[in-house]
Amino acid sequence: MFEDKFQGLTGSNTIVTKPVVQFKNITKRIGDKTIIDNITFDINEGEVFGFLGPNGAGKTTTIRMLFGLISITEGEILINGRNVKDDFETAISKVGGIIENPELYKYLSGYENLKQAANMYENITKVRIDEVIELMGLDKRVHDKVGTYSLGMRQRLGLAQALLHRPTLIVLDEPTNGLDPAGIHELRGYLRNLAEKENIAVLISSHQLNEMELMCDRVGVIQKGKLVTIQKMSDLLKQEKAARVTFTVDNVSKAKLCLENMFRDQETIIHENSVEIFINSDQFSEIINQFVQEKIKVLATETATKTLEDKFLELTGGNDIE
Ligand SMILES: Nc1ncnc2c1ncn2[C@@H]1O[C@H](COP(=O)(O)OP(=O)(O)OP(=O)(O)O)[C@@H](O)[C@H]1O
Repeated sequence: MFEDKFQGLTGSNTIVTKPVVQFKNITKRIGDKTIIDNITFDINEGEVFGFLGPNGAGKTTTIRMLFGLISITEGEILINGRNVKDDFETAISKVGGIIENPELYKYLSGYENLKQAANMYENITKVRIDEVIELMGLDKRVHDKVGTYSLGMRQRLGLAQALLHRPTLIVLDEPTNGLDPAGIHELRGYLRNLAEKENIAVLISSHQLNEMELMCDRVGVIQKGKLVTIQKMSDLLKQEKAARVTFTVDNVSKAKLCLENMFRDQETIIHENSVEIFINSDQFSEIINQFVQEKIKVLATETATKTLEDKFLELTGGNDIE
């Protein structure tokens, strides 16, 4: 694992990330309807990637193509460099996933469920079973019947099953459905742990941006079958600090000039007694200082912060399905 992680180190000390799954110009048409329209993105090892979009955007369809459950109309999906279309068995052999609810036998214990699942593969040792139990924090209740488990525990048992054969990619479709905030928080911890300890790539689909915020390194936003944007979660959160600020001042034209000199790419809007600009909230004091230096009197300020939810609605053009 260690060697793998660093095999991408180049002479110039830059770590080259290794893609585990590559979606290359994927299109899906059913009849004359284009459901997925030319989407391209990679997910790297050790990364939790969020596939985010409103209901009907095309998340499940994309995942179903990845699992070979439906055909790909155009483009290709590579898993560890193997093409899902013509090398399916090898490509899929290193993928674990939960598409709907995990399949579990309620009247058996967690451990017995894991043993059943292990029988579907060759060479899964008791040591590996114990490892996945520990990874998913199931030690204390693993010998209790699954019927007595909370939804969060059932999710974790499902994940433990999916991990038995040491996949390099784990795919979870709407894993937080029905979980309470504490359950989501817990799941997040386990997924992060997985990405970091086992260097696994994790693909999570969701229509809940706030849940993605807690779990993902990057998000790809899909809307009506098109990939609208891919962003690092940290960048998206930075933008959350962006705010539209209105300064009521004694000299509007001087204030406008001052703002235009400070932020050349940013449009300044003038009102009768005020100027308005879109900035990062941490630039606020910089502006006040500049106004003071230029002897512009600030009589009042008003800030409208953009929330992450606003950002999502802006990216997807609202939650409407066609
Ligand atoms: N077999 C099919 N025939 C026709 N249209 C389909 C078919 N399967 C899916 N669609 C349409 O494709 C679009 C994408 O559906 P998909 O289930 O992939 O969306 P989703 O993002 O997973 O949404 P949700 O969050 O509701 O599961 C929807 O408009 C859906 O009606």
